[in-house]
Amino acid sequence: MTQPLVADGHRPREGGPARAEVQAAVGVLLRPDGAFLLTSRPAGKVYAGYWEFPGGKVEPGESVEQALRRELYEELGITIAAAQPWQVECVDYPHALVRLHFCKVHAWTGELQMREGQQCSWEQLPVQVKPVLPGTVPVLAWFAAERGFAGATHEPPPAG
Ligand SMILES: Nc1nc2c([nH]c(=O)n2[C@H]2C[C@H](O)[C@@H](COP(=O)(O)OP(=O)(O)OP(=O)(O)O)O2)c(=O)[nH]1
Repeated sequence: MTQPLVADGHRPREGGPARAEVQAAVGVLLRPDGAFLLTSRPAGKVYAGYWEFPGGKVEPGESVEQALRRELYEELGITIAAAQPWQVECVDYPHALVRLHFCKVHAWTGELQMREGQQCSWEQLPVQVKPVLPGTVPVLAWFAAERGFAGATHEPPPAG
């Protein structure tokens, strides 16, 4: 199994009790011109103000697709059509060990509404908004590989 991505220089404890994994369903909304939707994390959440793909935790008894459908309706007021499973990534944060299930979404109904006071931006590579959440950075690399994009995908956070 591949090792989790370790966020922010956090040192995972070795030999300690295994941490339970939090499952998250994440939507990569795509427009026909290839632009993808990023949203900022609302105040009050960990990494508030960081940019990510919309989504959230899978609740007990939900499938990834059900969780994604619920989260995108709650956060953005849209009803998605099909969710296409794309990539799975595990990220070890100081606050949690998170398994992210990224799904591509090409069609939805409803106007985008920022129901949690977040901001949104349709982006292309390189991404203009910052800072980008550590667990979101690999997605930009997958886009770069798919699209033959060379160069920095986003602005790295300042050192220190
Ligand atoms: N939505 C989303 N979460 C991400 C991404 N990358 C990444 O590492 N994460 C992490 C951050 C969180 O630890 C976890 C998702 O949880 P969340 O805090 O957004 O979940 P939620 O909306 O259910 O929040 P909550 O209020 O119930 O805590 O996944 C991403 O691109 N999108």
